Amino acid sequence: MLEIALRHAFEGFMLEAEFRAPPGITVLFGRSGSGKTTIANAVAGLLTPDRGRIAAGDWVLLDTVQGIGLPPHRRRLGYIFQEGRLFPHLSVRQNLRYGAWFAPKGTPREDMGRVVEMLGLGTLLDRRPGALSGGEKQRVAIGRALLSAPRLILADEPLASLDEARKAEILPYFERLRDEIDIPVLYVSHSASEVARLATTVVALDAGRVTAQGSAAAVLGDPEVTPLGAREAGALLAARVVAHHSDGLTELDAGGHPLFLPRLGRPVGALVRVRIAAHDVILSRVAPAGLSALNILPGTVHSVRLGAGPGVMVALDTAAGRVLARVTRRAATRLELVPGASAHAVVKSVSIAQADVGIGGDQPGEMLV
Ligand SMILES: Nc1ncnc2c1ncn2[C@@H]1O[C@H](COP(=O)(O)OP(=O)(O)OP(=O)(O)O)[C@@H](O)[C@H]1O
Repeated sequence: MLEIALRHAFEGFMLEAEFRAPPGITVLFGRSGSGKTTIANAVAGLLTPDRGRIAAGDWVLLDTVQGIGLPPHRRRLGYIFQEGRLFPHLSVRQNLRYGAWFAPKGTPREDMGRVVEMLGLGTLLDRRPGALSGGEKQRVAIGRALLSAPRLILADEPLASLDEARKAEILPYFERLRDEIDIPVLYVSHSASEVARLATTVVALDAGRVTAQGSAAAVLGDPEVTPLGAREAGALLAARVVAHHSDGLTELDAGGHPLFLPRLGRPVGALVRVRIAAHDVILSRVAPAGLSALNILPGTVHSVRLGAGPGVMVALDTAAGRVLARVTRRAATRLELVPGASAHAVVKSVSIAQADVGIGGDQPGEMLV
């Protein structure tokens, strides 16, 4: 478990953040200027904070009270940057070996063959970075980071420079990194889809402070925590693939309720996590009939959060998990949506983007703050 406590003042900005990163991918999630890069730089050793401690068990990278501050090259971090930063004059194989070269002698490290297989790099080994697509470069960057025998991987907006198609191509590799490799990953992002797909733990940041931390389902399902604003809010449901139907839809079981989505490339029985954007949810007090929308989840209103404008965020607890719905204040009043009221969430199948469906169940977990 990585434990981080930092305090640092820039002119006009104060970072005061404390959080824990358990195994898996911990996403630092917040809008531009919230302090994500400042934290990443402190972990990397590129910034010495006014006060702070960064440690994983007895391995201490920084402790300003004790006067400990390891230089960047001794921190045993694997980096994955936005632009890959591969060596252009080296082949993919040599770039990967370069990572291994930095691994301290005698430390257990990932096997090159396994990393090449996991990241699908077998056919690319003799190419130079100039002959790789953006997504392929990022796969090599992941491999190079893994092969340096890091104790922590730091991924700073690794998908930010890729278009949607390349992002879709690379996300499954980060899912494998999360599920198959036992190295914690600190991942900086301001993309709700990436958080929904990848995060084991979310640390939500706002103006230099941690506003929430906990499992992805717990943080994304909290109507009080909308790091990117209510427009981008969306809850995460855990579901299992039940069937692929001949009309192009995949049927999921979400807490005993069927959910229909455009066809998913996951086998029957697989656990998936599905992000339902709050603005794609309609609420009805009575069980709707005669609607074209296929997904209807009955539940109980947990809370209604008023926004500054005409919108309100309604949190509905269903058997499938917490669903957030963004509706107008007028609708909330007219429907008498108050805590405890029963309501049905209606979601169009086609509104659930493939990019918002990831592998791995994420049971509604606890908030740590
Ligand atoms: N070297 C510096 N000197 C002064 N102020 C700084 C410095 N670095 C960052 N800041 C300020 O600290 C705040 C947090 O910046 P930071 O880069 O950590 O945010 P971020 O969440 O990573 O944003 P983005 O998503 O845009 O990269 C900003 O207000 C920024 O202007």
